[in-house]
This record gives sequence, C-alpha cells and structure tokens, in this order.
Amino acid sequence: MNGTNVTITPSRVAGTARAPPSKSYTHRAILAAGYADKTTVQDALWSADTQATARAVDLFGGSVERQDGTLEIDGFGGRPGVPADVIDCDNSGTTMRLVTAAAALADGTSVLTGDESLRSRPQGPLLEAVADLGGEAASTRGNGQAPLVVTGPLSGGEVSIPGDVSSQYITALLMAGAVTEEGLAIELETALKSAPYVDITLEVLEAFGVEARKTDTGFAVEGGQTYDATGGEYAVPGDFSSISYPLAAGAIAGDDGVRIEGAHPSAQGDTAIVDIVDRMGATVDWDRAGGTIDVRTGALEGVEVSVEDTPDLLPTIATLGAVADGETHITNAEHVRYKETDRVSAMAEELGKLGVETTEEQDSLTVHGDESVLEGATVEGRGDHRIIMALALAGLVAEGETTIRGADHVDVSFPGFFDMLAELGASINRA
Ligand SMILES: O=C(O)C1=C[C@@H](OP(=O)(O)O)[C@@H](O)[C@H](O)C1
Ligand SMILES: C=C(OP(=O)(O)O)C(=O)O
Repeated sequence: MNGTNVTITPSRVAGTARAPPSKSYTHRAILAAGYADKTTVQDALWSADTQATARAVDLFGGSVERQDGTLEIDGFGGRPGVPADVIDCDNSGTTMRLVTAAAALADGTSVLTGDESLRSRPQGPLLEAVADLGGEAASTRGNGQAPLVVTGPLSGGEVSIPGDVSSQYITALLMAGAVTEEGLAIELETALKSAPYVDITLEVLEAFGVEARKTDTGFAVEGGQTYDATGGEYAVPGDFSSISYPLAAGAIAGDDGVRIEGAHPSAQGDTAIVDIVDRMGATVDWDRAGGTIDVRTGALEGVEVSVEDTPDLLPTIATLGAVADGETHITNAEHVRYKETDRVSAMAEELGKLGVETTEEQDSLTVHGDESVLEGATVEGRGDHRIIMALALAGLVAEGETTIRGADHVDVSFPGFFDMLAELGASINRA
C-alpha cells in the first residue's frame, strides 16, 4: 500500500469517534506476556508497530495468536530463546529498544534491524548499558544505530544512562531486569524526558505482578521475578496520542461537537492534550468515569506548551497553533527530533507549504497562527504517521485541496485514522 496519497478539502466534523487502543501499553503487554506463561491481552492495538513486537516474541520462542482485538500469548519460557532469524523492528522505536534489552537475556546472539527511519535513530546509550552490564551489544556500522548485534546473557547489576535521549531505554532495562539474576539499579545521568512513559511501564509491570520502583537517582528492579497477569488477563486502555487527532479535529472544525469514546484515564502523559485544547479556547468536557470526551470548536488562541513529557503531541499542537490566533510556543522539544523523523523540522517545513509561518530553534517550535492564511498544497507525509495525521487536521481548514503523500503510514499507530475522519464528515479522497 506504500505511496497512497490522500486529498482533503475543507470540512466541518461532527459525531462520535472511538479511541484506538494504546500503542505504548500494547507493546509492553505483548512483551510482558512473552516473559509470562499464558496471557490473554484484551483490546490490543494491532498496528504495524505492535506487530513488530509480536514478531519478536515469536522469534524468542513464544507465540501470539490474534482473534479480533484479543491476543492469546504463550510465553517464551521465562527468558528469550536465541532467534532463528533477524528481528525486523520495521518502523518501531519502542520495539527496537525493548527487544534489544530482552535479547541481552538470551544465551546467544540476536540481530535487530528496521526500516530506513529506524536505522537512523539513536541506540548508543542502550548498547553501552548492555555492554556495561556484561552483555555484548554493537551497532554494525559503529554509529550507535541499527543494525544491532546483541549477545547475552547478562545477569544484572548497576548501570548509568542519560535520560534525555529516550525513556524507552529505561523501559527496556526495567522489563528485562526483572528476570535477571541480580536485578538492576539504573542511575540517570541527566533529567528524564518523556517520563510518563516509564510510569506506563511501572503500571504494566505491576499488572503482571512485577515490582519495580523509582529511586532517588533513577529506577530499580529486583531480579528473579515472574511475570504473571492477574487471572492471566490484561486489558489495554485507549490511546491519548491517537485521541489527540479527533480532539484537535473537533477543536478546529467541530461546530456541532465531536464525542470521543474509550478515553479512560491512565498513566499516559498525552492526556495533557485535553487541557491544551481547553486552554486554547475549545469547549471540552472529559467524563473520566464514563471515558468520553466532548469537544466543540471555539475561538482558538495560541498558547505556550512544554512537550518535555509529551513529545508525541508536538505535531498535533503545531497544527492547532497554525489555526489559532497568535503565537503557539512549543518548548523542551529537542527529543522530538529523534523520532520517525525530526518532527520539529518536519512540521515547520510542511506547515510552511500550507502558508504557515514558524520559527524553529533547537529545542522549540513557534507557530505564528492565523487560520485565514492556510492554503491547500501537496505536502509530504515523510513516512511518519504523526506528521501525516497532523497535516490531515490542517487540511480540514486549509483553503482548496491539501494532498498528503504517503498517507498509508498511519498504519503504524492508527490504522483506521482516515476512516474515522471520513465518518466524522471530513471530505477525503484516497488515490
Ligand atoms: O515508551 C513508549 O511507548 C514511547 C516513548 C516515547 O519515546 P521516547 O521515550 O523515546 O521519547 C514516545 O515518543 C513513543 O512514541 C512511545
Ligand atoms: C515515536 C513514536 O514511536 P516509536 O518510538 O515506538 O517509534 C511514535 O509513536 O510517535
């Protein structure tokens, strides 16, 4: 399907959208179930990225069977076996980081690779951590990027790692550390960015009966633990990074209101998007107990937002800022440059094609908003799901036609994204 272009013309949106299940929780649940005996994972996200983690569990000797939204997972017997093939993590950073640490538990060598985007993302600090703990971990090109060759087993110990590149290194080490002999003490060399993602990890570990904790200087997990979900079942909550798109669509173009279902509170930092659209001037009502959010458009105004904890919201906030009046200043954004693309530059350049002015600095993006200047154009999805979805939002209000090239990449986290937008009333043409 690579290469599908989508054309959007100005549309108002209304109706009900359902949040897809959380990608972050699903990755962790699949791998935790791999460490466990048998687990039923309900409401799992089945997207290109989560399928990459399922493939890794298969290659470690487990099995993942899917029936609709439910995954029946047989574990790989406590510790991963040596894979019979290269592990292809495709486009998924989470898979590559979590699986690198898991591979370091196997009694032999694993090889990990991914697509061009993933092979340009930073893995060096995690490779060094594995090596410091007594495993072997190398980048074949010696540049800290995949392909990676990882040899275990490591037995645990103390390790230090930077906190400002990717929180996924911490998640990876905590999940693997629980089944080492000695356990792990992880010291952070710099303050942790994307911190709520480690909270998600601690929540999933707890649900699988594994104890891990924050310490004064980082995190720690005892070794010799067994993964076992209560009753052999685990249910995945809705995804707030994905919810940001229908929420922003409602804030931008939802005069008659949009309702989002499946929006129960969880550890996701990206729940911050509810407050952000509220602060910008949309009318928002989140019924936490019922798991619904109602949003209606308002006169949007620019805001200042730090994305230190919520990097995946940057593209959505940038589009909201383009439509709002005045400046939207997105700060603490340097780590957003290490994603599927450099999303700070990607949003500045692609919004620029639609007539939007932005100012880019190393760790911030300022969007000079003015809905009246947005004019349709052909923009590049850059193989990045969040850039595609954020540009689709801009297409709802840009005058004329907005064509997004390579739009099928939404299957990484939100396979039904364009169907959802069309059901809300957006005028969408796929070619
Ligand atoms: O652990 C996770 O599930 C994720 C952590 C974040 O990455 P970083 O920790 O690299 O910022 C986030 O951007 C990514 O989409 C998912
Ligand atoms: C950065 C993302 O994911 P990952 O790091 O797993 O590729 C994302 O989903 O926006």
